[in-house]
Amino acid sequence: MLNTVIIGASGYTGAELAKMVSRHPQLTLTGLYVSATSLDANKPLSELHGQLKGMVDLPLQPLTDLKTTAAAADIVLLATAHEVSHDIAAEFLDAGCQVFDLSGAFRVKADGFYQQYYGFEHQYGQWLDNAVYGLAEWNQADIAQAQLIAVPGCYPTASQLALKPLVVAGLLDCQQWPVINAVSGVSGAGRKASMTNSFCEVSLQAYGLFTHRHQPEISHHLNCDVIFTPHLGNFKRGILATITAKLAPGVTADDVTAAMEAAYSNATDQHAVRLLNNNTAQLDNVVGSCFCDIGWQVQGEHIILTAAIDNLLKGASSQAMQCINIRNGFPQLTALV
Ligand SMILES: NC(=O)C1=CN([C@@H]2O[C@H](COP(=O)(O)OP(=O)(O)OC[C@H]3O[C@@H](n4cnc5c(N)ncnc54)[C@H](OP(=O)(O)O)[C@@H]3O)[C@@H](O)[C@H]2O)C=CC1
Ligand SMILES: CC(=O)N[C@@H](CCC(=O)OP(=O)(O)O)C(=O)O
Repeated sequence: MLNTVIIGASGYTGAELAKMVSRHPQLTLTGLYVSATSLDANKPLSELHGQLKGMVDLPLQPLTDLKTTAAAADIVLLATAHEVSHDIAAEFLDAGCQVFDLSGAFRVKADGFYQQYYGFEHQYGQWLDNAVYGLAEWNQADIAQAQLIAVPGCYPTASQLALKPLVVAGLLDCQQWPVINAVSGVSGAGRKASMTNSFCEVSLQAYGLFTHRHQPEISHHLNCDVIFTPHLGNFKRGILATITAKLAPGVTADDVTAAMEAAYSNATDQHAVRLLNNNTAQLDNVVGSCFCDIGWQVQGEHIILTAAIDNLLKGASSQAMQCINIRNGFPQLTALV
């Protein structure tokens, strides 16, 4: 059994992780942590997240002594803000723990990236170099060897799972940047109260035009520039990405289907992608599940793809759990289906 702790356990992704770890046959949930000054310290997690009552009643502990916490852990899940993950990951890594970071702190190795998109200078270049990007369906071999896994963002997961089979097979004309429009539920912004996420303020709208940090994350890992526009929707969970792209000369609908099938065979015990072919993806079919549904249609030289995920699951926590499973040689969807 592997002792597993969750830092940031009272948040939306942390609570989902707690549920998964508690039902995983090879993991023991040994600690749930919040910040040293958290108002929620010492409360049972289930007092904050009522659906966990009787499932995860462990108390939330203030994270006051990183060394002691690290010494007792085999696996550490960081469900914390980017800056927090950036500051604390090294302590756990130096203690030999496997670290799965849900934040953006270790996702992109590019000069000036963290200053420009996250507002801080990265201080842990060596760990950044060693980090493996945890897009589970595409990076299995590296994830299986890594000590630090940077779990992708929610929009980048939906976008890349749809586009990557086509880019890798050379089926896209990448001179014409794919255009990704994606709508996220409000839980994508985390649990902390803020005016933009308050019930009466949320209205379907685009945000972050040309400036969202997920645009360079997608382009970097896809190896193809994209136009990415996120939207905030007035619903709780889920991301629907609608992607328009130009196919390379001579590419047919059959070529696209073959590339999708080559990337994602239908054995969903091996991965969490479900192919819908000509049907369109919809949120109701993925919210609450670990799956990414992908549909597409080709007309002439253009393709429109739709991809749907639960932002808190395939977009964060269940993808982290897939990475834990890959890293430790467990069936990939253990504790997820
Ligand atoms: N929500 C989503 O859909 C997705 C989120 N992510 C990323 O995952 C991470 C977590 O997101 P989410 O669950 O939404 O965030 P939340 O805001 O819901 O939760 C953040 C958690 O971190 C805790 N925390 C804050 N400061 C510290 C600290 N110094 N030490 C320890 N714990 C701390 C908070 O508790 P307290 O403040 O009481 O200490 C809380 O438990 C973020 O980096 C986010 O960008 C990635 C993909 C999707
Ligand atoms: C609706 C909403 O606000 N969504 C978040 C993305 C959440 C996510 O994917 O988190 P990472 O920042 O860890 O990648 C945003 O746009 O900032």
